[in-house]
Amino acid sequence: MPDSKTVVKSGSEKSISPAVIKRLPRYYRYLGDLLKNNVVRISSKELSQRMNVTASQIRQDLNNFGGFGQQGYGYNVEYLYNEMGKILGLDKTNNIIIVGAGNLGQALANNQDFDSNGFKIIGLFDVNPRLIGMTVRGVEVYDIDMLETFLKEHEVMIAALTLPKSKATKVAEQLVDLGIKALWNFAPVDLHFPEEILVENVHLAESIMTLSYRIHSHNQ
Ligand SMILES: NC(=O)c1ccc[n+]([C@@H]2O[C@H](COP(=O)([O-])OP(=O)(O)OC[C@H]3O[C@@H](n4cnc5c(N)ncnc54)[C@H](O)[C@@H]3O)[C@@H](O)[C@H]2O)c1
Repeated sequence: MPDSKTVVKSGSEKSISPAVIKRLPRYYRYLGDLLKNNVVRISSKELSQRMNVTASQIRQDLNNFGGFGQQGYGYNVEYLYNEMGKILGLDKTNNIIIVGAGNLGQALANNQDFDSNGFKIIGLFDVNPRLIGMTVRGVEVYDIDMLETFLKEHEVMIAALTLPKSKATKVAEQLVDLGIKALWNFAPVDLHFPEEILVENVHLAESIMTLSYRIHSHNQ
């Protein structure tokens, strides 16, 4: 996993810091909302006020990808939204599988927002015979033993790990052996792979602990 100082290469071989990359989805969300509200153009100052970041941060962030703004005009919202979508790879369909079809796996599969962003959940996998064969929003739960065959037949970009902590590392290794390059890890475990394997951890418990820290440090 890159740390906050590591730089990664964009498609154009330019180094983009992970901190910038982390901010891009938020730009994309704001631009999407502006577009829905029929806003045609916006200055970096207006955008910065809405987003509560500095205008210079927005300009710097976007300059990493070529700028997009015009002096005296600001940003064309639709153009910037589409370009941001391309940068985030959302103009392509990203097939996802979910491994672990329990509470969280099913909740992810039920989330319609993924579809609109080009993410397509094409299969869930589990070991529990009671879950195998059922469908979640039209997507089938397969026996984990079907994983290898499934991955040979489908192009899968991302595997979400929503299975018990004790099983996550072994299953992640199996997925990587089968060619998966990106893991969206929800299990409370650190996965260690060579850097070409991309791991994005989502840990709600850590987020609420941070909030707890902030509540209590304010009260001291
Ligand atoms: N990251 C977060 O914010 C967050 C939030 C909630 C839960 N979690 C974690 O997500 C995981 C799932 O939580 P849950 O509440 O959905 O649990 P759950 O028990 O409802 O679901 C886990 C599923 O994994 C399946 N499973 C077990 N071994 C497997 C294997 N080898 N291959 C495939 N499937 C297997 C089980 O049969 C079960 O259906 C846990 O590790 C939990 O700690 C993370």
